[in-house]
Parts: sequence; structure tokens; C-alpha cells
Amino acid sequence: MTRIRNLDEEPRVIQDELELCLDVWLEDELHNVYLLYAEQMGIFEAVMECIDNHKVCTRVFFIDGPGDTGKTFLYNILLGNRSMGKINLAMASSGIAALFLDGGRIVHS
Ligand SMILES: Nc1ncnc2c1ncn2[C@@H]1O[C@H](COP(=O)(O)OP(=O)(O)OP(=O)(O)O)[C@@H](O)[C@H]1O
Repeated sequence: MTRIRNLDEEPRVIQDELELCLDVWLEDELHNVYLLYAEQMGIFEAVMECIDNHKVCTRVFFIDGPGDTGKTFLYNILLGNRSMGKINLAMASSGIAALFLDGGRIVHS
């Protein structure tokens, strides 16, 4: 049975996130999937497969690489799955780093 969500009972961060899901501009990012380089695409597919099969797959992904290799670009495309109603909490350790993530915030805020 599907439980109807009372938004007022959700933590503030989830409420903010659900409001972000409604922003049309976020949909654009997922449309840019075709721009991903092969290595980015491999990661994108692995993460999305895990999200789609969340009942059988619980994993943590650690994406690492030298500067300017497209990690942030990939994160923002992954964050585009908000347009499919998914909740994505985009956290960074500093305010400047958070600015580069769609809907990003500092982890301790
Ligand atoms: N698949 C792609 N297609 C087009 N441009 C890309 C692609 N991947 C990355 N870029 C561009 O390459 C540049 C560097 O990418 P990005 O900032 O994502 O790297 P990064 O690994 O997060 O860097 P840093 O570790 O320094 O933060 C950016 O200008 C980004 O727009």
C-alpha cells in the first residue's frame, strides 16, 4: 500500500529537495547524458542501475580522479534524476564546492 506523504512531517532538507524536483531547469541535465565520455558513462550506468534496482542493490560509489576529468559534470547529470522524482542530497564539504552542484549544500548546513 502506498503511503501518502505529509510534507510537513519530512525533515527540512527533504522538503527543500522535493521542491527542487519541481524545478524544470533540473530536467535539462538528464538530457545531457549523451555528452558523457565513455568512462563517465560507465559510472553513470552503474549508479543508475543501482538506483533502479534499489530493492536488491544497496551500494556506495566512490568516484575519484584527477582534477578537470569531469567528476562534477557527471554528478550534475546524475542529479538530473530529480526530474524522475528521485530524492538526491547533493552535499559538499565547502560552500564553493557546493556551488558547483545543482541544488548543492554544505554538508553541515
Ligand atoms: N562529457 C563532457 N562533455 C563536455 N564537457 C565536459 C565533459 N566532462 C567534463 N566536461 C568539462 O570539463 C571541465 C572539467 O570538468 P569538471 O569540472 O566536471 O571536472 P572535475 O573532475 O570535477 O574537476 P575538479 O576535480 O577540479 O573539481 C568542465 O568545464 C566540464 O564542463
